[in-house]
Amino acid sequence: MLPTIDWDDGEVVMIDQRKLPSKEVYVRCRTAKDVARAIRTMVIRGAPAIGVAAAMGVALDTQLATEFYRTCDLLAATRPTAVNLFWAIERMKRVFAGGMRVGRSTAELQALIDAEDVANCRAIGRHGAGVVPAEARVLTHCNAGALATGRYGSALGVIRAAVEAGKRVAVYADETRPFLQGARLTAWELVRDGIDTTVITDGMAGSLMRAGMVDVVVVGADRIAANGDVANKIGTYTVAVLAREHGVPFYVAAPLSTIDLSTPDGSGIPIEERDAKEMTYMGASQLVPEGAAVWNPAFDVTPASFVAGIITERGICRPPFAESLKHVCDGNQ
Ligand SMILES: CSC[C@@H](O)[C@@H](O)C(=O)COP(=O)(O)O
Repeated sequence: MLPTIDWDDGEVVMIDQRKLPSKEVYVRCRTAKDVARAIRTMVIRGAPAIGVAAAMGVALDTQLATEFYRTCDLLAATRPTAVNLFWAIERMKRVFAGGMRVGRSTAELQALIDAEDVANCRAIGRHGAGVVPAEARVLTHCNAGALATGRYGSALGVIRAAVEAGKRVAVYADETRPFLQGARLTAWELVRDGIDTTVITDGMAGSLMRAGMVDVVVVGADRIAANGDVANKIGTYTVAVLAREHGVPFYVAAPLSTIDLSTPDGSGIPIEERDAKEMTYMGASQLVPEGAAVWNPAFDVTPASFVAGIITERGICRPPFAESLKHVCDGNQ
């Protein structure tokens, strides 16, 4: 399993996901401010990983109790869509409000969140492997892998578990414009694991499905509303519509910390808009002429009606999601 983020000598160390796959370099964070910058600039990304990073950021600065809430606000302001960020910060706040000693107990809770994330992804994998046929071509979008979680991955956890169960799995990874999480990160992870991987541009998914070359779609999520609407990386909705048109089941794999029962449906999910430069430049090369306007939402919402199932650590939720999500969040299997 990949070490996406870890402690080293009292500092938080994370692999720099902006540099993969060409360079494997690590960023060291000494303060919560460093962690906040790392989240904002996508050194670390992916909903569960952002949550783990935020928890570590809080734990870094908690020697100073007076700074606690300011640190939480700083980290909460980094990225608006992934609800795992706010979930992790709220957990840290509860520990603090409970009067436990700040430095030690928040550090312990952070370790717990990290360990839970790995266990949850393994459980998601176990439940999700059942939706992958014995010989399967799986399409995924963005990166919901080890890099996006503590270590094992949600959507890629399903793929890993299917492979570990002896299934013959070939993966199509959408390149995922503009940050290229699929081409750079998903392909990097899967190739390292020896899993058959083919990268396609986002615009190729339709032709691939029409040619009958996709058996199942599995993606991750940044926030799932109470009715089962799913916010995930921009382009996910397009994949879901294509999957529906071609009769391909579309699954979402996510831990319970991604489910937001306080948001009734997808219209209430805040969608982050990122810097136009992510689209207009590729490194130093300008791709879009000056004067052209750019719209760069980082996420879209896939209506629940397109989703065959939501794979969680407690099992697979099926429609109607308003009932099944509540049921699973209430602690029922
Ligand atoms: C297990 S990660 C699930 C999602 O966070 C992932 O699919 C995604 O959309 C990540 O977006 P990113 O902008 O790279 O943070």
